[in-house]
Amino acid sequence: MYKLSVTMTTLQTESVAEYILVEYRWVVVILALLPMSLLWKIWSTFRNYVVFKLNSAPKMHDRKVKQVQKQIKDWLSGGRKTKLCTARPTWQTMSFRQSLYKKSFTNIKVNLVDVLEVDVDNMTVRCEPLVTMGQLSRTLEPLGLALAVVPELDQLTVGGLVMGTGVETSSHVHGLFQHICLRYELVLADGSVVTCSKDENPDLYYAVPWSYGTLGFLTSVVIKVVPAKKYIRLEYHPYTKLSDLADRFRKESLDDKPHQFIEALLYTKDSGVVMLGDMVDEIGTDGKLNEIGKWYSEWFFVQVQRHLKKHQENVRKTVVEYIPLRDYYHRHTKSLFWELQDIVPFGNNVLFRYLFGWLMPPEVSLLKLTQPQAVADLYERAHVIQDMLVPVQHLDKAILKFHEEFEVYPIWLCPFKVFNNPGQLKIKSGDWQMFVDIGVYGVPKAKGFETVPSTRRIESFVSSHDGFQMLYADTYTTREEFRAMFDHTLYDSLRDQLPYCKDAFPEIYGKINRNVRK
Ligand SMILES: Cc1cc2nc3c(=O)[nH]c(=O)nc-3n(C[C@H](O)[C@H](O)[C@H](O)COP(=O)(O)OP(=O)(O)OC[C@H]3O[C@@H](n4cnc5c(N)ncnc54)[C@H](O)[C@@H]3O)c2cc1C
Ligand SMILES: NC(=O)C1=CN([C@@H]2O[C@H](COP(=O)(O)OP(=O)(O)OC[C@H]3O[C@@H](n4cnc5c(N)ncnc54)[C@H](OP(=O)(O)O)[C@@H]3O)[C@@H](O)[C@H]2O)C=CC1
Ligand SMILES: CC(C)=CCC[C@@H](C)[C@H]1CC[C@H]2C3=C(CC[C@]12C)[C@@]1(C)CC[C@H](O)C[C@@H]1CC3
Repeated sequence: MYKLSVTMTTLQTESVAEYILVEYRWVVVILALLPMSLLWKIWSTFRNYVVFKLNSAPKMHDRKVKQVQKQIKDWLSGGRKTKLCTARPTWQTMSFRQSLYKKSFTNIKVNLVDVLEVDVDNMTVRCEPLVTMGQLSRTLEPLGLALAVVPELDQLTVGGLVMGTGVETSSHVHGLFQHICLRYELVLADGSVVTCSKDENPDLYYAVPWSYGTLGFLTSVVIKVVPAKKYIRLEYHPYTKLSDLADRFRKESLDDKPHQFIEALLYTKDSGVVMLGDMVDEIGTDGKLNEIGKWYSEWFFVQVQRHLKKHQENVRKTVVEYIPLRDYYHRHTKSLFWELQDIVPFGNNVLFRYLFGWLMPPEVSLLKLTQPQAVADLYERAHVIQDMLVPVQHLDKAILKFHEEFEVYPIWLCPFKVFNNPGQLKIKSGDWQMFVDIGVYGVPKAKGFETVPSTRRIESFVSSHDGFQMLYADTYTTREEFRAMFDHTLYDSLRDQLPYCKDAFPEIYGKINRNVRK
């Protein structure tokens, strides 16, 4: 366990009050946040079920879009005095930070929360931007369908994933979340409603992903779905040498007929487990059923680590398990990857799991809302939450660099394809290029770690290796460095063309840089 308390003793600057707030945060979590999270889940599940069954949402959609248009027209007639952003409170979002611009910009209410239509003939689902991944998978699952890419934390919204980005272990086949989105409907800064796709307003369609709400307000999205099966047959392949692990990871990701799901967890610089998954309807004879979604089951990353240990003890090498599909999609939700071990250190204890496991995890938004300043400060000084996206050929080198600067484990590795489309993500050549998301969440142990200089060195490494940074996390790049990382050609020309766009929205950098996110 990589606990924050380690840092508390090493950084001698904290007060006793800070120490108590951090060490005993679990008291608040268990007594207040878990019951509140439960009530919220019951209410939203019930509400979503009723709305969808009554099929009232599609009829309401146009009226709700008109309400968005009206707010923009009011802003236009009021003299365009401030810039615009969505009214979604910053504590509800998945970014670790509070967005300061929400206080000074005009907040546009985009309360569009419904799944509108599942089209089984065309294998698409149309939904509104505040639909969450949990809500969507609950709707699709009984129909035998799933999104082609299911970013794994339940609370992630369609709007946030389109305007930012989304990645999952099927992304080496389907690409990022943006690549499975077929059509967007937006309200622009002149109050007009437009739709865009590859064939209709293609410039807008390609510039929307990664634009962070700086081109218009998203009001609906048509997303590709795929047939779903009951289980994931998951192979665990442990490795004790980085180069072997990286070679296998690359080989599997670039295979002509790859497994449907690929992921790796690194537990040290040299050891980790590559996981290869495929959807199946029956449990085979080569492995056992493992219902990792049951309330009493151990955190997934701990289970995976056990496979590595067994391998290191020469007990066994490759293992196969059958995991119910939704349990698989959820595998990192219960422990928020491995972040929850810092907040509820005994969360994986067997007694706790049997008594309270069904309540886990607390809602991220509630954790954010109730986070004391001292905890925020401590996370700032002694915690890393970053996802860096680098071409897969640089994987080994990148891990060594991350080890030198952060030394945070486990590390999440997820391959994904970037297609050679117009827009902010540019690749060197070919129709597509394979990347890897290197996810680092935890307390850095590297000697000399200092948040800003260390992160800046990583950012510069990523940029110089043709990579990108995920922008829900803190970015310390300057505007120039940021514009060198992301291609702004199409984006800039659209902002010049779209009426009032520059009056209404800042540049992307104006919404994601550290000065506007505290
Ligand atoms: C401040 C706030 C505002 C919110 N606003 C809205 C809102 O406007 N509209 C709204 O609908 N919700 C809203 N929510 C709901 C919230 O995001 C729910 O947590 C969300 O619906 C996720 O589902 P869940 O937590 O109920 O998932 P769980 O209870 O964990 O899961 C429900 C079921 O869905 C399945 N499931 C969940 N995720 C997946 C997945 N990725 N793949 C496959 N199966 C999966 C699970 O197996 C389970 O059976 C809000 C929450 C907060 C805290
Ligand atoms: N597995 C994964 O892929 C994971 C992804 N993430 C990241 O989390 C973020 C998503 O979190 P979430 O809480 O859902 O989103 P947020 O509310 O944080 O929104 C992210 C951005 O999208 C903009 N946006 C959202 N909805 C709309 C809309 N309807 N119209 C215009 N702009 C909109 C927001 O604008 P505004 O500021 O105006 O509100 C904001 O700039 C993404 O950035 C994603 O990359 C995080 C964890 C895992
Ligand atoms: C898979 C990808 C691409 C990213 C996963 C990111 C998550 C691990 C983080 C996204 C939001 C983060 C927050 C926290 C932990 C890490 C994330 C879930 C906290 C719960 C940590 C404790 C703080 O007090 C509140 C944080 C809210 C955001």
